[in-house]
Amino acid sequence: MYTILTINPGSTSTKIAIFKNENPIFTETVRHSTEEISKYPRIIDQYEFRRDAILKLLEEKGFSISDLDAVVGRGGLLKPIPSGTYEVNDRMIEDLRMSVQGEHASNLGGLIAHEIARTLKIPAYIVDPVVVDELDDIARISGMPELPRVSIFHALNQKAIARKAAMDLGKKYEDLDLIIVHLGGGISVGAHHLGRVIDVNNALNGEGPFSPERTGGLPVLQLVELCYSGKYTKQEMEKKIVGKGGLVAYLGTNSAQEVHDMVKKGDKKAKLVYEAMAYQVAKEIGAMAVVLKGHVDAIVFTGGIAYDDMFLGWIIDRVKFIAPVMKYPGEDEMIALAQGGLRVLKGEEAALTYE
Ligand SMILES: Nc1ncnc2c1ncn2[C@@H]1O[C@H](COP(=O)(O)OP(=O)(O)OP(=O)(O)O)[C@@H](O)[C@H]1O
Ligand SMILES: CCCC(=O)O
Repeated sequence: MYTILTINPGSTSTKIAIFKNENPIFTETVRHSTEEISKYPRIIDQYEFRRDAILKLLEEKGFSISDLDAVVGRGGLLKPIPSGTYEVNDRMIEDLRMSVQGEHASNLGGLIAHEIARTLKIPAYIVDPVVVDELDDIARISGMPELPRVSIFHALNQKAIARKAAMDLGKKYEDLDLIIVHLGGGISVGAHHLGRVIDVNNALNGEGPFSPERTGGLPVLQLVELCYSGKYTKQEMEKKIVGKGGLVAYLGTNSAQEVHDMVKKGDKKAKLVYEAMAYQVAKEIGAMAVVLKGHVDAIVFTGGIAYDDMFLGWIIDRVKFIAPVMKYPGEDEMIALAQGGLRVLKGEEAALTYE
């Protein structure tokens, strides 16, 4: 029996869980408000704050970390790599610290896992980081050769939910064409063709729908004008696109739940903006249906906002002609992390090496 600590830093929360093999014996989500997070200029600056929150919580709940056999973190913005479980190594630590592909909360997953594991002399792993890259070559062409499209999305949850949906459909993931829609602090819409994510909006760098904290795609020349207007520094512009974009920019909160309540209380602006987010998600689903040449076995919704039936209703109204809809609100990332670590601990799979 293996005891595994899983750590999943998201843009608006840190989720942790302890598993005995595949059985969760403790799970908790620490939510981070916009005010709390915006104190830190860079995500790497949240390292101590999130690590201490995890250790404090485990102590409060009476868990002794000395019982652990491994720590598994959600992987971050590394170089593009194939799907799988990776042992955290020095090269990875360096790339995570240097934000080699940019800033993302999950950069902290590998770093915090490594630190806790190091003190206990046990292994630290990451599984299916956000840079899992299975794009078809045609999807990499952006229109500007210097700026190829890059695969950055909720790979861990999209893969886990796709497999779950396949099981519920009584088929193998590798035999299906699915559109997986992750609705979290960031939003990604992936075209899964026979087990590979052949196209997906880059959910971090300003592609696809806007989300609670991100702008998604923007009018490009207007953006260039704003960058050169002298009003903002580079760092401020980056923050306006990732962190302070989307619902935060229009409505001052990263909580779709709060926005839902504003709409229910009759706030017209909140309704227009929230419905526009659903409209943009629906457009992205349409685009991925075209990627799959109209052959779509199911459209599958997941992530925190998938709990909101009003929001899903707006999307489904526009996309129900494409394929049947399945809903898996929340995420399966914690069990996916534990299973990834467990496969290696049990010797069913060798840990991959990050180079
Ligand atoms: N019942 C609900 N109704 C509406 N929105 C909800 C509900 N429950 C959670 N949410 C929203 O889901 C969003 C967070 O989703 P999630 O927890 O999947 O994101 P995250 O893990 O922080 O970030 P990411 O998924 O991008 O890594 C928040 O905006 C939150 O308000
Ligand atoms: C970009 C992948 C993960 C996220 O949006 O938080």
